[in-house]
Order: sequence, then structure tokens, then C-alpha cells
Amino acid sequence: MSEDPRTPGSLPRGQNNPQRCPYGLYAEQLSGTAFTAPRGENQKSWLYRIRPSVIHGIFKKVDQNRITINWNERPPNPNQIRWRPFPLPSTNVDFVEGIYTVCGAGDPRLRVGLAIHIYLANTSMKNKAFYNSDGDFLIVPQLGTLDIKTEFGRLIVEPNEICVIPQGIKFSVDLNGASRGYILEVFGSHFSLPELGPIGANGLAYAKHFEYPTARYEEIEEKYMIFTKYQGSLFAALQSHSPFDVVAWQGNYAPYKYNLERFMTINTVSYDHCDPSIFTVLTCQSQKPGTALADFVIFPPRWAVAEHTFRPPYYHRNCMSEFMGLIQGGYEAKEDGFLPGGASLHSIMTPHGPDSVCFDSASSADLKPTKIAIGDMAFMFESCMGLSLTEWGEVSCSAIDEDYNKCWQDLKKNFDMMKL
Ligand SMILES: O=C(O)Cc1cc(O)ccc1O
Ligand SMILES: [Fe+2]
Repeated sequence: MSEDPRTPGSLPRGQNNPQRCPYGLYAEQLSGTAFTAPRGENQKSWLYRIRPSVIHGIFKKVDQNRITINWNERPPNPNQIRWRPFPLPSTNVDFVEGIYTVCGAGDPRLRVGLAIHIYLANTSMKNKAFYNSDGDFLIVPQLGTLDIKTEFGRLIVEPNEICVIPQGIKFSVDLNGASRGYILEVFGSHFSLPELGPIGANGLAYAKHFEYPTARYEEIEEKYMIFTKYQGSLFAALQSHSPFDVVAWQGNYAPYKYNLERFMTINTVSYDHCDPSIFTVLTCQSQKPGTALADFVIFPPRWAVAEHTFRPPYYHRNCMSEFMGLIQGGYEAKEDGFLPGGASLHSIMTPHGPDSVCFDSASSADLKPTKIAIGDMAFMFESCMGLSLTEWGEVSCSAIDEDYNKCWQDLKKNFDMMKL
């Protein structure tokens, strides 16, 4: 619930849809779930705005090949994939012009699936707004601050913070220089906090630490270009006023941000390695109980105290897809090659795990309590879907590390049947 402080009393009292709204505003509902979704999942907001959203010109398709849902651009590739830091643009590029789809699966028309994008930009969006008709964006900035104007108010999101802009909500991004980051897009359902089970009522990400914007309208009678991603293609329509004209809003469907440093990390205090689901910040559930269409998981700074344990991530084959990125610092399973602004993809059943340097050092490390470096922040998008790489992701991004697979090849045979 939020009112622009310049217009007190702008939220109607006692009802959503008065015959005449305060200050001559228009009432508009934004539905984020079906009208009839169960109460616990139902999401909607009421916006009180200077003009209703419907006053816009005709949408025309934008000619571009960066954003896609064509998962057949490349043949399937079961190899381990690693990207060096994605190169920043050398010309002026704004946030929407700088989004490139790397991989994904499913179809926004069926409301099932996801896409992973990288943004590489350096210029503010001028009289432009974007909304995603296909699903929610979870944005992970790695370089540069995102100053995001949304219909619901302003969100300033820095590296080590994330934000979620749900389906349909218009936003515009101002940048203060070179900017790079990751976007997890989910089609068809929304992000929620994971269940805590035996952890109890406290732990992981606290609901109270999610920050929502305050209504802030602008009254600008100038040409605005409204972009939307609709069924995987980009469209643009012109209108003669700012879409950021919401004076007040109420409801539970709104953008938000979260500072990853607030995460209350839980892990072993005895022995062995917890599965990385213990670090889930947000989850977007599939239809299958307990199985995520996409989890957003972080690897935050923490104490490692496990006794008689190989502490780094175990060697692994997974029925899920694992896409990883690095915001800053390093990652415990890879001594080098996995760099801030880069990424890796370990697809369904593709073996992965610590590189040989990491294996050797962790197998003989002195197991005193150690702090996994302050400032490290790796993350994972984990999905039950098999992901297809795009042409950009596999070829034209020019960031593929062709030597990635070599990092495991000199893992030695240590087996000795005489030595227990
Ligand atoms: O590095 C990875 O692949 C992610 C990962 C981390 C971990 O601690 C355990 C399993 C796992 O897949
Ligand atoms: Fe894994």
C-alpha cells in the first residue's frame, strides 16, 4: 500500500473502484495470477494513475535477434560450458537494447518454462519503458547500479542486491556507466520464499528484508516508447505521456529488491556437505511438488567448519540444469577460470565438480574453521528443465572458454587397493 507523499489521500478508502477516484485518477487492476487462484497464491494490485495504460499506439515488431525463445537455433550440447566475463559494449547501449538470451526452455504461450539472459549496457533509457508480457524477471546486477523507475516507484539495485520485476510491470533503467548482469525469466508462475521445513520459522531470506518501492508519479507530456517482450519477440508502441504516472497503489503484486548480504546462511556444523538448496533465496515452483522450475541459490560468505569432510562441492551429476554466475570474488570449486561477470552451465546429467587444483588442496587442507572469503558471491539458477543454448550463448557472445573441460583432465587416479 503506497501513496505519493505529494498527494495525500490518493488511495480510495474502503473500496477499490469508487465512482470517481481522489484527484481525478483512473483506477486500474493489474492481475498477477488468475482471478480464481487460491488465496495463498493470489496476486493483484490496484493502481491509481493519471491515465489508464490503454492509451498507447499500435505495437510494431522490433527487428532484433538478441532476445529469443527459439530453442532450436543450435543442436543439443551436453558438454560442460563456461563463459569468460561477457564483453561490455563499446557503443551506446541501453538496458533493453543490451539483453541477450543465453539459454532456456519452454514456451511463454503455454506458461511453462524459463529463459536466462545477460544484459550488457552503458546508457540510460531515455523516454523508454519496458514490460515483459511473458513472465517475471529476476535481475542480478554484477557491474553497475541499476536505477530502476517502475510504475510502482523507484528501486536502486546494486551488485550484491537483486530485484524481481513481475510480469507486466513497466520499468525504465538509468545506468551510471558500464553495466553487466544476469536475468532469470520464468514463464507462468511467480517467485516465492522456499519452505523452511525442519529449519523452523527463521532462517534463509526473511520476508521483512524484501524492499518495495513507494509510489512516485511523474507528469510528463512527451513521447514515450513502450517496449514489450511478447511471445519471445520484442515490440514497440509510441504514446504521448509518461507511463510512470501512478499516484498510489495497493496490493501484493509489485516489484521488489533484496540485499543478498542479509541472507541468514544455514549449513553443516558437524560433517559432510549440505546440498546447495540450503542456500535458496527464492524459488519458482513447477507443477511437481518440491521441484523447482527455477531456484535462485547463492553461495555467500560463511564459516566452513565441517570435520573429516571434503568441504568444497562434491562431484555431481544432476537431473536438474545448473547455470552459475559470479557477482564478485571467487567460487570454492574453481580456483581459476570462473570469473566475476562470467558463467557456467552444467546441463542435465552433465558431470561437474571441483577442478583438480581444488581437489588436491581440499583433500589435504587443515580442517580448522575457515571463513569462505568475505565478498565472495556466486549464485546458481537451478531448473528442472533441460536448457537449450542460443546462437548468441554458444557462439556470437565471443566468451566461451574452449578449455573449460581441461580443468578436470589431470585429476589423478589415487586408488590403491593396499591402502585403506
Ligand atoms: O558447483 C556447483 O555445481 C553447484 C553445487 C554446489 C554445491 O555445494 C553442491 C552441489 C552443487 O551442484
Ligand atoms: Fe552441481
